[in-house]
Amino acid sequence: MQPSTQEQTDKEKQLAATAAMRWVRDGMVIGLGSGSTAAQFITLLGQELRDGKLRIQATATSVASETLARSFGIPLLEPRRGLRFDLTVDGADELDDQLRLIKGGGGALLREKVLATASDYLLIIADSSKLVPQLGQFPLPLEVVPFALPWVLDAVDALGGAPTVRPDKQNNQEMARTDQGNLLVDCHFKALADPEQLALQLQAIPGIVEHGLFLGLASAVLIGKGEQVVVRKRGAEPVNAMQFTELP
Ligand SMILES: O=C(CO)[C@H](O)[C@H](O)COP(=O)(O)O
Repeated sequence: MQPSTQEQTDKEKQLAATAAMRWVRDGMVIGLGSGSTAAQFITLLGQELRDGKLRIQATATSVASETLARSFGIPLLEPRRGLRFDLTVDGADELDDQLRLIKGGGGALLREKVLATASDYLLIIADSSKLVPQLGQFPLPLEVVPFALPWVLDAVDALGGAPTVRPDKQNNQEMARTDQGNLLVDCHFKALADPEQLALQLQAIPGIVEHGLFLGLASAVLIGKGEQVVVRKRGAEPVNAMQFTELP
């Protein structure tokens, strides 16, 4: 019997997360991403740590990832000045061949961007459905201060973003809240002709704490495709992850 699309996607996520373990070195300080692919990576990391094969320290990009990391006894570092990450491993909702990303489908975009920016190496792990010719089919998430919501919606509408406020998963009548207590707005641009220009426009709107465009941040992307995992770097041909040697 052929595996379902969901089974295939899950397998590709698992393969990408497994390949990411090649990037991990003993003693590293690691940023832990959010979402189902990042959770697979945290699980593998936790198992190696439990088996005594690895000593690392980490900070998580969401309460959910922190809880998972804690369940394995991964030592967690609180935010502090000067803290940098040797490596952050995170998922993505969409990515293009220039390693531009849309993130925040799980609502953790703010902390994800903070850690990505504080990292010497951002490794993105994803299944093959995430690689697209043009960003924008996946709704672009914004984290928004509640007071500013009406004006943010007006401003995003004026940019053609057809914004919707994300409902809470458990209770559709309520608005979803981020780990910081802010709201999430999803923008339906459909196709992003100029992500860099859009990022500047969104940054100029008061009340948007962060947007889900991650531009120039990813060092490399690991994509599970079928039985393989390929590494993509900006301006380079994709390489099989097992043969890739430019590890951090
Ligand atoms: O940005 C994110 C959460 O804010 C995730 O990385 C993104 O949603 C991908 O999730 P998944 O690995 O479950 O497909």
